[in-house]
Amino acid sequence: MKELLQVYFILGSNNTDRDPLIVLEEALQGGVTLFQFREKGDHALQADVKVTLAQQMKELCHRYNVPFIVNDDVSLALDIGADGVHVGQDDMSITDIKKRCPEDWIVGVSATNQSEAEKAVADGADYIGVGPIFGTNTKKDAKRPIGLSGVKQIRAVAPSIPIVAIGGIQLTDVIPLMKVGADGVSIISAISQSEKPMQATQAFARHASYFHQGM
Ligand SMILES: Cc1ncsc1CCOP(=O)(O)O
Ligand SMILES: C=C1C=NC(C)=NC1=N
Repeated sequence: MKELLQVYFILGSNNTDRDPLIVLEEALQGGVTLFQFREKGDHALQADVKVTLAQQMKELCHRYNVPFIVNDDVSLALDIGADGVHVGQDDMSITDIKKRCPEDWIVGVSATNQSEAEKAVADGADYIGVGPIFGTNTKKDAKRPIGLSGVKQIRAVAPSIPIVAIGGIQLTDVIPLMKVGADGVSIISAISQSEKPMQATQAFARHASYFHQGM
């Protein structure tokens, strides 16, 4: 699981002005290790348009042997045969999800402090998305940034669970984040708003794998 978290790209149709399927394919060509479909916020797609895009993105990910995760919408994830879900603290509980979903599903949860991280471990989450690390405009209701020290504190109480850092992350943040305990980084705008998503992803992949070689 930890190696899957190295370059965890997240995209929804409102994170780019381009065709999201083209942006996704360019990022996949650049070496995305895990993908999450997150259709939220202004102008988010609904109903069957959202389902169709999700299905197309899933097929694209599977062509590149990358697992496809759905944010929040557990029934959509079940309906289209996703590889897992990512839920927030106030979404459906991990235990309920684990009861309803395939045994091999990846179930991730957000954590912004030590107690949320401890709860996620106790509930059996497969990974935790820790942040927001830095300020971000991508998520309207993002909480106060926790910085590198926030990751360090969470790693201190959750020594073995896979951790992906998220929130305002740029290329130069990768190695410092991995040094304080993150297993990878989750990115939206640094890739989705890039003029060259493939090259941007390649750079993230190089930094993340460089750290692993260095270990
Ligand atoms: C979904 C989410 N959760 C915490 S911050 C965030 C948005 C991250 O987007 P970006 O990488 O563009 O800052
Ligand atoms: C809020 C989030 C936190 N972490 C991850 C990986 N995805 C999210 N949607």
